[in-house]
Amino acid sequence: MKTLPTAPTLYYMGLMSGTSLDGIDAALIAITPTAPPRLVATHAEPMPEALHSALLTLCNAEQVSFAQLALAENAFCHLQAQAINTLLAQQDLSPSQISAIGSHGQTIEHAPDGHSGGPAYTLQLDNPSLLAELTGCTVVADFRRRDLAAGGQAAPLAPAFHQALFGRQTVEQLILNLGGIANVTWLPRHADQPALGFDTGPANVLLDAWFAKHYPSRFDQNGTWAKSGQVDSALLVRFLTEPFFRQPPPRSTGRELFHLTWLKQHLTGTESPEDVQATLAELTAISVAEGIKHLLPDNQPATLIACGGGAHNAYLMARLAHHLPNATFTSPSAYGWPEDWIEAGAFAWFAHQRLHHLPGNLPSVTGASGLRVLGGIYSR
Ligand SMILES: Nc1ncnc2c1ncn2[C@@H]1O[C@H](COP(=O)(O)OP(=O)(O)OP(=O)(O)O)[C@@H](O)[C@H]1O
Ligand SMILES: CC(=O)N[C@H]1[C@@H]2OC[C@@H](O2)[C@@H](O)[C@@H]1O[C@H](C)C(=O)O
Repeated sequence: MKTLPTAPTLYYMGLMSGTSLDGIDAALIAITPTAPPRLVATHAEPMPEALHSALLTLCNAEQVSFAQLALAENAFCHLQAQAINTLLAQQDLSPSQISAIGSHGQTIEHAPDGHSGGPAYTLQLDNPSLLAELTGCTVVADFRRRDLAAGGQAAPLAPAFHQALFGRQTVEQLILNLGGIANVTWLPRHADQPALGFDTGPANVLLDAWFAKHYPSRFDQNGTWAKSGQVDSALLVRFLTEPFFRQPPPRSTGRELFHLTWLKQHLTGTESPEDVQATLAELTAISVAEGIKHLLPDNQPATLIACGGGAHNAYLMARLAHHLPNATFTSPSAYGWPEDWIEAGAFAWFAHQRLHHLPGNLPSVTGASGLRVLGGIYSR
């Protein structure tokens, strides 16, 4: 068995499966009292087609049975355990060397403002008890609902981790996550100003859905198909009538708003498929750029750290750079964190926060009435 450096270094694993439903990301991180969290190792467990389609069905279902929910949750948990156990084996680590796993679970529905005047809720499928049994590790889970209970949006949570990771620099820093949904964090230079952040709208969720309708794979590699089309400005204007884009922060969203039916509602039926894809890429770029302009009203120079799968989409990144001429784009790899691992790393860090009774949320981001310790502990 590998010998890890002894205390005060603590090791955590984080599990994230986001709105793209592309797989489960597992990150092993190291935490010391004196340095930002360090990424040690990673493993991505692809989502098998059957589970992908079961989860997709649940996300947009009008009606589901308890059995459907419970079985999908257990299948998801077995995949999480496979991700953790693979990472442990790869690193030659035993479960007892890991302080805890932070498990995000799979968001099935997110209604932070309630539906039709009803109470707010956010629902993540997760079975931390089973995960503790299958891995032999302590599991921390259910990170979002305490923030929601305190009047917050329960999302985005990553800005608190961005602050721990990137700290305050001499320039304004923006961290952009381009997952299924896009979210942005603003870290001001001055420590007396709170960090801000919110979801800007779709990143890849609509691009993926439209692509998969026309091609037998899950996403438009490098945005090649989008690039082959023309932006349809009338369609873009129709997309931008969506009230979410004008909602002031705190705000968060998900698949329950941005799905194929939402997209089809705006089509006249005369658009070519590649023009729709180009227009969806433009929608992502413009809604992100508008969100960022809200954070930087004077268009002042800022460093933009781009993360998430969309950071690999060359066409999308070119459109973003076009709409944000004053931003200097950079990669989180410069900090030792490749773009695909920030979110999984974040949930490892949230587990550490929980075990040490430290807050995980930023009320300036989520709108919660105060700092809260997030999540519950399932001991090994
Ligand atoms: N080379 C690439 N070219 C184009 N798009 C890509 C590429 N690589 C990844 N993507 C996009 O990134 C998506 C996955 O991103 P990511 O894993 O960050 O999402 P997520 O974590 O599921 O979402 P969220 O942050 O909303 O929870 C894919 O579905 C795809 O759309
Ligand atoms: C409810 C939910 O799962 N939201 C996700 C989703 O994916 C991106 C964006 O929408 C963000 O709000 C959030 O995830 C990240 C990890 C967050 O909470 O910061």
